[in-house]
Amino acid sequence: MDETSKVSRVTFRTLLAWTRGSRRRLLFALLCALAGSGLGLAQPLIVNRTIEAATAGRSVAGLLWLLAAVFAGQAALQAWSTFRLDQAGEGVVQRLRRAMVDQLLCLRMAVYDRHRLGDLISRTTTDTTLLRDVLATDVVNAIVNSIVVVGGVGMMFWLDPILAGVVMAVVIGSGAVMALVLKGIRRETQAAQEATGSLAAELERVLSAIRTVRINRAEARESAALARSTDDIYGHNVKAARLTAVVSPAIELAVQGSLIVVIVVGLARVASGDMAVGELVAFLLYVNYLAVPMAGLFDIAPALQAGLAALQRIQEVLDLPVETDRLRTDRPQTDQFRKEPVAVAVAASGLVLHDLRFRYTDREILKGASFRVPRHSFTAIAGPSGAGKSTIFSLLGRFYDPAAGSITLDGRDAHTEHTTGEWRSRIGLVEQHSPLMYGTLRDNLTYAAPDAEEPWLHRVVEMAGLSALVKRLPDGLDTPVGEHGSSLSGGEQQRVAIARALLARPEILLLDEPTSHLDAAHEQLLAQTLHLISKECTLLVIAHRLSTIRSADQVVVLDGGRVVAAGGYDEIRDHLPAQHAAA
Ligand SMILES: Nc1ncnc2c1ncn2[C@@H]1O[C@H](COP(=O)(O)OP(=O)(O)OP(=O)(O)O)[C@@H](O)[C@H]1O
Repeated sequence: MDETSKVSRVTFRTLLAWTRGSRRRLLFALLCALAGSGLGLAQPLIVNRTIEAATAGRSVAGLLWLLAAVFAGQAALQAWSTFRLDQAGEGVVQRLRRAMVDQLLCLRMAVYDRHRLGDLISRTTTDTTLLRDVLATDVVNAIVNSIVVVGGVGMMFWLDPILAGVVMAVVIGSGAVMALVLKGIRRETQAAQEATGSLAAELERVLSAIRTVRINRAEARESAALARSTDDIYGHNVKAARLTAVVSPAIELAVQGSLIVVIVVGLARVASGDMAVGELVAFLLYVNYLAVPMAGLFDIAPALQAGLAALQRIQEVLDLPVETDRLRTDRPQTDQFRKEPVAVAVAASGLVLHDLRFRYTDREILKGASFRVPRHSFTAIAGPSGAGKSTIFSLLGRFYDPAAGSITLDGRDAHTEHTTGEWRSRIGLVEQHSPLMYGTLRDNLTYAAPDAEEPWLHRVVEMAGLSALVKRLPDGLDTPVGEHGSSLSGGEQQRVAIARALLARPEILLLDEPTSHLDAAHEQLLAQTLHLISKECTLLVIAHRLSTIRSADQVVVLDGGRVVAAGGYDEIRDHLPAQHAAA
């Protein structure tokens, strides 16, 4: 991720931190696993005793019953603890997914500008699924196997330290080689997952513009670009597979080597009288008993590395800066703000934008924009493309914070006297391309005001010129509108978006280019509606059409990030961009 914020390096500790909330259950499950392996480790000892008793001619029936009970107990405890550990793993992933969803909904606006949605979604779905699989099987096996291995090694040292030392030397040697291999596996797996994220992002880009792709006959070009991502994933996974392939033979070698060494050294020790036959048999049973879990540990390691790589990508999303519902206390002021007389009375009623300065990256977009929008008035913002009109709306929606200057409503500062939530509850916004959501027409209309009363809903539908559409639709307001409102025309979508904003009765309504998709009849209807609306709330409209500009009470002309004129149409007409001036 190219995010500049601090990214934590993920370790098993990070994973452990996510078990908060299910630690008691986890501890109980671990104790059961421990008890289960204790019973497993007791078996060779009981076998040793049985051999000694049989050799001495004593009865072995009791010992055989004990052995059977220990077998059954071990199986039950292991099944129970495996289930509980698995459940705890699911719990961790559930918490991670919830945290990621919350995070993705609350990221700072600038973060969405920098990151690709497909990649963020892939991290929330693919990476958490990978981590879930690893946690559900591999981590559980790793924990159970580690307990068995530690106990078994302890028992081997207790039985015969020399033989145990020989076995350990072989195991540690193979472990050292394995550590190098595992590092490589983690690197390649992480790269493969990055490439999977890119593929998701590319797919999202192409599918969301599929009509453009088709009409430009770009399918083959896009397919080749997507194939590059799939080739990348293939390449990294093959490298990881090559390294993983080394793991199994190395384990085989270690296990077989240990067995041969134990048999050779053990027989020599039995021959010299330093070890009893029963002890050698018990020792061999331990080696045999440990071979599977130890091999399992090495086998699991690559999967654990993949899990850590997934957790790393998840953590990167969780480390991204989020928007907090806060009051800004750190608002910087320009020198100009302090020295010059205030151009617009900050304490004045209505909406006052004072000396706003803002940049997305290094280029300053707003260079000290100031104007006032009286309460219950209709103000149009005009100006050439790129002048900063939509940027002003973004600042009014508190999607970004200004670098300097202030926005006040009736003398109360948007940043220092309102939390983000409070401020937004006073604002309605209809963007240039107002996105409708999958769901019914009613779901879309009531999005900002789910409890709106039915008479008000019908009034707003009428005001927005949607009555005929509602009558025509098979299920009226309850008709689905398709993905992004695709079953409605551009003009209908625009009017639904306007009605949606109106329904919440905002104090300030921001409309970005509300007439771009409207025909002459609807444009006239909208002009009437705008005047009606401005009686209810303060209306601010980004206007390109002369008809909208002319019907406003006040026009603010923006150019190069500054207000170059403000007033009635006749006062500002000379400052309008060429296409309006000519009109
Ligand atoms: N998210 C962003 N990141 C970086 N630059 C941006 C971003 N959004 C807008 N800009 C730049 O800021 C400048 C002002 O954009 P803005 O959308 O405010 O202009 P506008 O006056 O609304 O133009 P138009 O009438 O064409 O919609 C443009 O040069 C644009 O390239």
